[in-house]
Amino acid sequence: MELVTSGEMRAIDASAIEEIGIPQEALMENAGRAVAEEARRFAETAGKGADFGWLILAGKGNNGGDGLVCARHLRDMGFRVAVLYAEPPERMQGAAALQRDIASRLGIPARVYALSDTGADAANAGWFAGFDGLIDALLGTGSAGEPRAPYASLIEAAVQSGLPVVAVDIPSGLNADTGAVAKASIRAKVTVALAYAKRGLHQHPGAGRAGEVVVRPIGIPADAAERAGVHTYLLNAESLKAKLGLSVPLPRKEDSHKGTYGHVLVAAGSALMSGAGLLSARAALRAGSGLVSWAQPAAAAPGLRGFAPEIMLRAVPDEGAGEWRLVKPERLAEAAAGVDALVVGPGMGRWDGDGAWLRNLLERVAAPVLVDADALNMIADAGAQPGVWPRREAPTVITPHPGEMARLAGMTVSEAQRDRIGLAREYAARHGVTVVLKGARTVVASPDGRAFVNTTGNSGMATGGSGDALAGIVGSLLGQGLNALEAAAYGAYWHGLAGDRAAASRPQAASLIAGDIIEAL
Ligand SMILES: NC(=O)C1=CN([C@@H]2O[C@H](COP(=O)(O)OP(=O)(O)OC[C@H]3O[C@@H](n4cnc5c(N)ncnc54)[C@H](O)[C@@H]3O)[C@@H](O)[C@H]2O)[C@@H](O)CC1
Ligand SMILES: [K+]
Repeated sequence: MELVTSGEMRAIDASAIEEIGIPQEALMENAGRAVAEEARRFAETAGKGADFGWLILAGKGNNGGDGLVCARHLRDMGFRVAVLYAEPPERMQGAAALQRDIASRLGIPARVYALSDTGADAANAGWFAGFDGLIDALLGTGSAGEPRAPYASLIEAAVQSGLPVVAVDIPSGLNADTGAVAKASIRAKVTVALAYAKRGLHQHPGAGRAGEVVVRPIGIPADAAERAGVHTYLLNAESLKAKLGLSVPLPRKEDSHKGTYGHVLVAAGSALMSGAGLLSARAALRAGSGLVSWAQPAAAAPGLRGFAPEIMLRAVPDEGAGEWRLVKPERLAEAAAGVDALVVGPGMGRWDGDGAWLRNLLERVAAPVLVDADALNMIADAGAQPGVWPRREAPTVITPHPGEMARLAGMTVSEAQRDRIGLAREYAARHGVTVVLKGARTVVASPDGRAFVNTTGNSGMATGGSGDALAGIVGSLLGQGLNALEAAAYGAYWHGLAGDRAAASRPQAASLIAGDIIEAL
């Protein structure tokens, strides 16, 4: 379940080979066979069976070596097989060169890619004629930057051929660490991740190019990543259990009474955006809180009576203004005294000096706090030290979308999206807050360096109010006694799972609304 960078993978490979003594050739043999088995599974689902012709695109490195082992095993399985070397094979070295010689001794047909002297594009040069699928063994974790010639044109020809691709380790052209994709990059139906999934397979746009990601062991000891200090995990039921000791669904305590599941105060919504507060409060109830109070500036509270009978309304003195602007932070802190968690931010609006207001509040509240939406922007714009959080005894969890993360970190959105795992982890460690960086493949990062990449959720959840619901869910879990990372990870996973369930029970056309997510919890 660990996700690794190419650097971490190289260290793990080196340790297995040099310190433990597992022959590199053994790893490559296991890798190639695993890819062949996944390719056979793909061919069978494609209903083509043995008359499926595979063309192995082999680069000059060990990724190419894996491809040659795969070619040999596919042929032994009865498939038609040929090899197309990206570069003259005499450039291969070490384990890859050994596989080149074996393939040649076995008479596996091979050609060397070369742009015809007329420069006609490769697709028309008939390299792929007669084949049903491609094995992408061009570039793996050893590649860096845009694929250079001749890889770039061969990759583009492979894409143009429209043939289905099974990628070895990563689709060529993908940045294994960040998920960024080069102009020339393979779109795979299946990516066979060797030993561990590389981070880039689970961060967009790379995640959208990898197809089905299958992690296959190749003989690296199972605890190698942990021993190498890798603390990045795919977020799913397995890792919630193994890494955080949380089972899905969370067990309900037997001797429960209202107090057992905590009391959450939601300070959210304002005269024009009361819905955000209501959605967060309802989500907290559905997520299992015993009690949920919805704090509102006193003059605005009567207008909200009866919205949700289960939610207690808490009027906070506001000098009659009905706006957060005139609520003193100490008054809201008093309302939060004795609750088990505070959610602050959704639909709160902005006002002059709101950064100092929020910092003052955070310094006074003893309970765990979930900060979302407008409250995040208050910290991002807070005068002298933008993006800096007050140190607190109790945990602070923040749930920024990419735009809010960018403002907090003082960068553009595209910069913030370049390496989401790296940014979330670095920001969490620097500010001592637990970060839930939303977006496709939400990243949860803890100040202690652990990070989880979420696998649940769907694009239909990019709808107003979905974030308010997440804020309520995580706040509820904090109130139920989960620690910051547990609440953030479980909350992100559960929110996405509910969104998937809500989407599944609706016709495609009817788009999701936040209430559907809450009801599906
Ligand atoms: N290191 C090991 O012991 C093992 C490695 N394995 C395989 O080996 C791969 C890593 O192999 P390598 O490190 O040899 O390198 P790769 O095979 O990933 O890269 C191929 C070669 O391309 C060249 N290259 C780098 N960037 C390029 C670019 N932008 N355009 C064109 N060429 C570029 C490099 O010189 C490199 O040798 C893994 O992805 C995995 O598939 C597995 O066989 C398991 C064992
Ligand atoms: K590859």
